[in-house]
Amino acid sequence: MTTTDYDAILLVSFGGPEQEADVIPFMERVTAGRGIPRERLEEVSQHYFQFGGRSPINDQNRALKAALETLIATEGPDLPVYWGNRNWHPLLADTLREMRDDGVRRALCFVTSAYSSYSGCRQYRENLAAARAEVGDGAPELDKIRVYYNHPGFVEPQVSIIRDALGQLPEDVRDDAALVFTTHSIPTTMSRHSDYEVQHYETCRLVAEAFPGRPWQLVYNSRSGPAFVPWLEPDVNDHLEQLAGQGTRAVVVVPIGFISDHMEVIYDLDVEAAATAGRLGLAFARAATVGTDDRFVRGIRDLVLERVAGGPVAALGTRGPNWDVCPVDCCFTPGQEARPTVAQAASRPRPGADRPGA
Ligand SMILES: CC1=C(CCC(=O)O)c2cc3nc(cc4[nH]c(cc5[nH]c(cc1n2)c(C)c5CCC(=O)O)c(CCC(=O)O)c4C)C(CCC(=O)O)=C3C
Ligand SMILES: [Fe+2]
Repeated sequence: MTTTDYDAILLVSFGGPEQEADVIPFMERVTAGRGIPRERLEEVSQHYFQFGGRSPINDQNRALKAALETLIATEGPDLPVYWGNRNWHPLLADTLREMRDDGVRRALCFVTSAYSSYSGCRQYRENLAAARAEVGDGAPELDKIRVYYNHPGFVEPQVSIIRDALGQLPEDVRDDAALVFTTHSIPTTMSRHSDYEVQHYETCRLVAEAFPGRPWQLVYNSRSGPAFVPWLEPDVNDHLEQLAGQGTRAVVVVPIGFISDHMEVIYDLDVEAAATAGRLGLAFARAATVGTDDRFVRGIRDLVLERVAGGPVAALGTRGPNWDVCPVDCCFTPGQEARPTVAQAASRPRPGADRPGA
């Protein structure tokens, strides 16, 4: 595959409201057909209203797009970068229309989710297929960059980020601070049909290796859905309670599941989990997300080069690079509606079979 196979990069993200009037339509769009109780919708809307109705996620994606553009302007590859969202403007179909009008025929998508799950992989691929169908004739072909939970550009910056957070803790408790890695809870059924948990454990393990002897655990935030549906546990707040009960005096909460400080980080962790820690008398520091860290942006460029110019394929740890083309049942729960997707094989290939020499 040569560079000419792709003529654009597409940054694909969740989207968020930017003013008060956006909040309810955004929430309705996110939860449509997802069985989220009305009370949960109202509660989460309040989180947005507390921040003036504006989620930081769109500005964070604007900044990430700009950082990637700046880097590739000097170091290549010479490809334009577009951006579209699942749930708020700019919506994917509008972006694809703009790309078509600019003459883009085939784009490589970078999704702002580092891990596999229906929410983070397949649902985006369904959204992209639906957007292509909406645009119709001339809509660009779309491929997707592999999940990057074990890519050095994502894993390596976490170490110095955690060191910085440790540095914010009072000196007398710093040495026994526990690392609390947290990610978005998802229904256990959704988890069983993807590598979500095992990928997270691998990332946490790789990062924690740089802190020998320091206790760590993977926990979950932002549980939703009806109470009778099991979601991944323990919740970050319950875990803090448990740690305090065991005599832990300080924590660094690491939002390992997220790449930017969006609402589920600044509310569920910086407001809620920080308040829990305060109540328990635990010293609390929240580690940054990778955001526009130069090492992460360079990692994105490397992931692009891997596909457009035969660049080296990097993966830390024991699991190897994930697939470039998803198998037919990737992140699919048997029984769920099978919607069209992009970036998926026509039949289930052997994992890794799309890689030369695999
Ligand atoms: C795995 C995962 C990621 C990480 C991967 C990725 O980044 O995609 C993620 C990211 C995000 N989730 C976000 C916001 C919301 N997620 C919700 C609901 C849900 N998330 C789920 C999972 C995930 N979500 C699930 C299984 C649900 C239940 C409904 C359903 O099954 O689909 C709801 C509805 C209210 C509620 O149910 O809590 C909201 C408002 C924002 C934007 C924040 C901002 O505005 O700054 C971001 C980046
Ligand atoms: Fe979410």
